[in-house]
Amino acid sequence: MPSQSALYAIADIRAVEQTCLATLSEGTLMQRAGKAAAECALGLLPNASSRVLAVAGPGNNGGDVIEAARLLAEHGLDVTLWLCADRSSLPADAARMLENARSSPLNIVETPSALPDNMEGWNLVIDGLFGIGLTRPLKGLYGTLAEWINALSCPVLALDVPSGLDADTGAIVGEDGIAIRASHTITFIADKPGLHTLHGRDYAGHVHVASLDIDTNLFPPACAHLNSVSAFSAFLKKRPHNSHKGSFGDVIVAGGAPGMAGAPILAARAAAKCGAGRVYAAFIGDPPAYDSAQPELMCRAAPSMDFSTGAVVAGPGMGTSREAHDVLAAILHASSPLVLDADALNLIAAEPGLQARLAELTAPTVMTPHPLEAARLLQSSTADVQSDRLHSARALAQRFHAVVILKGSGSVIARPDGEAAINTTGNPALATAGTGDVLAGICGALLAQGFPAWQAALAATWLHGHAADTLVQQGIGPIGLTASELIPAVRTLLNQLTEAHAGNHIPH
Ligand SMILES: NC(=O)C1=CN([C@@H]2O[C@H](COP(=O)(O)OP(=O)(O)OC[C@H]3O[C@@H](n4cnc5c(N)ncnc54)[C@H](O)[C@@H]3O)[C@@H](O)[C@H]2O)[C@@H](O)CC1
Ligand SMILES: Nc1ncnc2c1ncn2[C@@H]1O[C@H](COP(=O)(O)OP(=O)(O)O)[C@@H](O)[C@H]1O
Ligand SMILES: [K+]
Repeated sequence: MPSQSALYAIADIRAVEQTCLATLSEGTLMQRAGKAAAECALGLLPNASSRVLAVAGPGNNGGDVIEAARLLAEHGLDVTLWLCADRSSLPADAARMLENARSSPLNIVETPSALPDNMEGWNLVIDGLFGIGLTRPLKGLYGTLAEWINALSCPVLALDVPSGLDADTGAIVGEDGIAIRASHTITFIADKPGLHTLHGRDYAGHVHVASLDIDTNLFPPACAHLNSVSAFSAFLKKRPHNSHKGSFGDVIVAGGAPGMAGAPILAARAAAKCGAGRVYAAFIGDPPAYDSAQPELMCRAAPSMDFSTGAVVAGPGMGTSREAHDVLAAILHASSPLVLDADALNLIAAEPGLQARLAELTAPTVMTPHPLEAARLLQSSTADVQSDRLHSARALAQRFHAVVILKGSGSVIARPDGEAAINTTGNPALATAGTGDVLAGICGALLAQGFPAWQAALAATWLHGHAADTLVQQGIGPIGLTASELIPAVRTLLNQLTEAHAGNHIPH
């Protein structure tokens, strides 16, 4: 089996499946999928007399659920199978599973014409309507069924993919389409990107991977990975006693047009609390004398700054004035490790000269667009960006020769060679003004401390999301979490991770 964090596109899963089907006896993979699903379902059920509703569609996803339902019924559970398909046109493997189920205690209802009024009484629904073979939106009976299932209060286990969700992109198929909202998904052969980004996290719930005992050698390289601590932990370093503020780098945050001074302050505070040795906040407008909540920050006027002395975070609250443009041009010419956020991205999107300079940079560079900023950079629309977030992040990384964090639920981190990761931490508490500034500040602090761009982006995204998850567990959010509150939580987490993962290596 490929690593747990590997993600595969539908086309690759199909290729693996075809190779296996050619060598295994008929129905073997489906039996394995059904067995894994039944075991997963048992773990979600309260007791041995639980009532389970299984819904089967017209393809092999239906075959998986028929087999799972049979096994659960034979295990003594009260299982009803709604076969929402014409039995005579089921694919061969699924038809075989249905035939096997005939002699089991499974209660089979063929093509239910109406849904029962009573919605209660089920302990679990298993969704086997559609998997990776979905080609169009759920309509008619399938659409009604999805709506009905989504209104139930019991757990819902999706097989392979929640029906209606695109496993490659996390989009709901069709403009006015619907998908089944599962609390759990057991996905077969390997994990899929669409379960973790855009609508994926809302619709797939907890994702389990059942590899179906497929030979690892049959897998091509993964199309992306889930972000994890192991991807960046090599750069977490314990601090030597013999160190000083110069050992951990400077961060210069440039932004803060009149009326927007808070954004660079948030980024600068985050940079300071994530370990940068010295932090400057450089303002397009008049700089405040100092930050009274964090007087360690040095507040300066941006036009007079030397940007070559540290890692630079450009953009928070920067505005798009002529002054902002000139400061950004100076930053791009300083060739420092760089984080480009917010208005720095908007300025770059609007000016080919800045784009050309950015493409020439060789210092580590991270861009942190949200979907609208990404759309401006790609000269497309937010809807286009979101329709395939992996593709959009890769396209940006290639075009601008930078590591890109495409923000949002399931942030996508991509680098110019096409490598990509999807972040699994974070939650809607982060959907509040200023959290993006904090992310940029964390990234800047890690660059200043010697992280390469890729690992800085992975670590910053992971820490930012995990801090929000921890705060929500403590009741500080999701409602009302503020960006400022995120900063000390990220610091605690960074110290804990460093303690747990750093070796005794002494950095120079
Ligand atoms: N072939 C096998 O042996 C295996 C298949 N597996 C399962 O098979 C699934 C893929 O099977 P299929 O390729 O049959 O695909 P699906 O079962 O996802 O569905 C495809 C069928 O649904 C129809 N269809 C697609 N969208 C529709 C819509 N919106 N409304 C109505 N009909 C629609 C298609 O015309 C086709 O008949 C995987 O997701 C997985 O669950 C796994 O069991 C692994 C082994
Ligand atoms: N629903 C969500 N789930 C997970 N992360 C989210 C969610 N909404 C926002 N975020 C994260 O919060 C941050 C918001 O950044 P951004 O949109 O730039 O806000 P701002 O510019 O106001 O600081 C990003 O890191 C984004 O990924
Ligand atoms: K399904």
